[in-house]
Amino acid sequence: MSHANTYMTGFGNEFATEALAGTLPVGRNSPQRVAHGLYAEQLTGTAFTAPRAANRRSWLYRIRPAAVHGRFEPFSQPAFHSDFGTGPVTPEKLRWSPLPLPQAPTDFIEGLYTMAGNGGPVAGTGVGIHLYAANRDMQGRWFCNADAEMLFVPQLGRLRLETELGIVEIEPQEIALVPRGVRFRVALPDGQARGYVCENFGALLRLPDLGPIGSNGLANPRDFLYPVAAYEDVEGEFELLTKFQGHLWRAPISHSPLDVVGWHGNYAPCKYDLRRFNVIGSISFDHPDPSIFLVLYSPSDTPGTSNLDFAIFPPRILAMQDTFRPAWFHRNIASEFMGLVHGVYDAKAEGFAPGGCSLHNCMTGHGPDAATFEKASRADTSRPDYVTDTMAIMFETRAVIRPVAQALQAPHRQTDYPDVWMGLARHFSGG
Ligand SMILES: O=C(O)Cc1cc(O)ccc1O
Ligand SMILES: [Fe+2]
Repeated sequence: MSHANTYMTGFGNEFATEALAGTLPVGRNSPQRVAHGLYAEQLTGTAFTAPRAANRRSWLYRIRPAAVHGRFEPFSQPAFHSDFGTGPVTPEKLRWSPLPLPQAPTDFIEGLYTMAGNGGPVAGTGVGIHLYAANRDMQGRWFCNADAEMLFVPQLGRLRLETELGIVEIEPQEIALVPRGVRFRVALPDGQARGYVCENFGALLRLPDLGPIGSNGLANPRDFLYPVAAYEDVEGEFELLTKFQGHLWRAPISHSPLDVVGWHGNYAPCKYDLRRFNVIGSISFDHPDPSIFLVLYSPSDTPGTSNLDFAIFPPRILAMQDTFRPAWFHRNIASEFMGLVHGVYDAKAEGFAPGGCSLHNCMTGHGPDAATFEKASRADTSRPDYVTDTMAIMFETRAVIRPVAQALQAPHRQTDYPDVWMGLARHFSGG
């Protein structure tokens, strides 16, 4: 497999790429015999008859079809699952310190740790929210998620995603999307890695409409990068891990499934550098809703109400006058799972560390902690604030985000978190 990181640009574009000249058939998809003795295989990510603007599929030209592997048997990785339960769920405000890095050798799949989620692969809506902490490359194994598209948000160390459609390498402050069904292997160029993964069981993530913002702004389509075709022609005793309906399965495979010599289509992995996000904000007064920070969203059946919103809080200049500039106190219909990739989040003075996370569910009161409130209500708003060195992220969903038992019982949970608001003093001077 080539080691060059070469990318094509443009969110959801129709790409055509071949690692060996003459691989792609011209003007057709499945000729009687494919060039170089390859097999043609279609991979669909939406229904055959999905409207054209939403329709996603790619054609893969490969050494062996994806069907060629041994029998599936259950594979145990109990920390990574989609069982979000049906019992009571606490409305409590929750926060966790970073997931400790592993001591024992742990690859990406072994290092996945489910925190929370809703819906699931049966319902075909909702999300699975996971952390990962790993310290070695996946060796002799590949992974495929039949349940969900995966959004990778590294916080520590680079991830090299070697996929059927090519190589995507990301570092902290970049993200990657791997579509449902694409087989891949995760290598760790820095020897260790930690971050967040959001599985999207619903409609594929897409760029938001911009409304009155106009034709540019937020995440611009041309900043999404897609890999060129790269293949490996390797035989041996390997394994193919698959997540199917919430559980992991393992099948022996005697060749690398990364054997796609060329592909064309619009269903492919991609990456995006969050530092390219064009931040829009208020230049008069008031703190706008965080929908202005939306990078990608997965629509639900109700227009304007997402299955998943992926938002970020990047460096920005706050110029609003006579305004409480950080996030206001609020209770939302949506549920919010936050992470911190870099620096400090401006609504929390301390305790929200890079690699940590928080969960504020539907109608749970939250907002700036007491220290942030005291500082921001006294700040001089005649001058701009330069919010620098920061990158918080949020997975926001329509359905309540249900923390799983291991997350509630985790040693890195900050059980005293709700106390950050208990210092908010009474200031009422009337009556
Ligand atoms: O809770 C949070 O920190 C996220 C958030 C930020 C913001 O600016 C407005 C609302 C909101 O939920
Ligand atoms: Fe919030």
